[in-house]
Amino acid sequence: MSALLEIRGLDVVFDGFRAISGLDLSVEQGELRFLIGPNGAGKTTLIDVVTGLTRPAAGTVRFGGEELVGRREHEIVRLGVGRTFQTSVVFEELTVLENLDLAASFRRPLWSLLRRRRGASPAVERALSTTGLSGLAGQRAGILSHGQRQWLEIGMLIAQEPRLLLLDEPVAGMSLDERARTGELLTEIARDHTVIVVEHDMDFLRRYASQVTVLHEGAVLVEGSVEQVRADPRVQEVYLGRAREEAGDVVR
Ligand SMILES: Nc1ncnc2c1ncn2[C@@H]1O[C@H](COP(=O)(O)OP(=O)(O)OP(=O)(O)O)[C@@H](O)[C@H]1O
Repeated sequence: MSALLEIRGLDVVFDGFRAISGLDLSVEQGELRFLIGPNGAGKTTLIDVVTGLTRPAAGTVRFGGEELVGRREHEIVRLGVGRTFQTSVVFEELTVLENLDLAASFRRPLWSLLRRRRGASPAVERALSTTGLSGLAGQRAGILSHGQRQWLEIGMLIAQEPRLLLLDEPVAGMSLDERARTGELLTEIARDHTVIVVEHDMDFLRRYASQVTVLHEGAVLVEGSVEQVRADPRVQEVYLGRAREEAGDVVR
C-alpha cells in the first residue's frame, strides 16, 4: 500500500537559494508525524509546497494518489489537505460557532450554502466537541484565551473534514496546561486523521511524538522515534552547530 503523502525529489529555490533540496518524505495514513529541524531547515517551506502556496522547482507531491504540484490552494483544500498558519485566521467579531461554520463552508458545495440550515452541521458539531469548545460556541472569538483560540483554529480545520492536517507550531506561546490539552487534542485527532506537526518544543515531542522527521538544509537528515532521533550523532551535530540551548534541548 502506498503512503497517503508521498514526496519525491523535491527542490524549492528562492532567488537562486535552494531552500529544499532533493527531499523525499512518506507519511502513512493515520500517522501523527512530528517535523523538527533548526531554523531555516525548510519546515514551513515544505508545508507551503504541500498546500500549494509555494511551487517547487522540481519533484512530486502525491496525496492519496493525486499529484498536488501545480494545483491551486483551494483545490488542495478540497482534496482534503488543511493547514494552520503561524498568524491567526480567526474572525474576532464572529462567534466560535460562526467561525467553525464559515470554515466548514469552504468544502461545501455552493447549493448547500444557499439552503437555510437549522443548527450546526455534523462536521461543526464534531469540531466543537473534539476541541472542547462546545460551551463557548455562542461566545465572540475575540474573548478567547490564546490556547482556546489555537484550538478554535484546529477546530476550523477539522470542520473542513480534511484527511491530512498540517499544523505549524501549535503550542507556541501556550501555558503548560494548554500544551497538555493540545497534546491530548492532537492524539485524539490522529485517531481518524493523518497529522503532520512542525514543533520546536522538545518536552512536547517527548510526551506526544511517536515518529519524528528531522530536516536539515532542506532535506531529511534522520527519521525515527524520539529516542532514536535524540541519540543520533548527526542530529546532535546539526543542533550543536547552531545554538547551544537548542542542542541542549534535543540531546538532554
Ligand atoms: N519567500 C522566500 N524567499 C526567500 N527565501 C525564503 C523564502 N521563504 C523561506 N526562505 C528561506 O528558505 C529557508 C527555509 O525557510 P523555512 O521558513 O522553510 O525554514 P523553517 O525550517 O520553517 O525555519 P523556522 O524554524 O525558522 O521557521 C530559509 O533560509 C529561509 O530564509
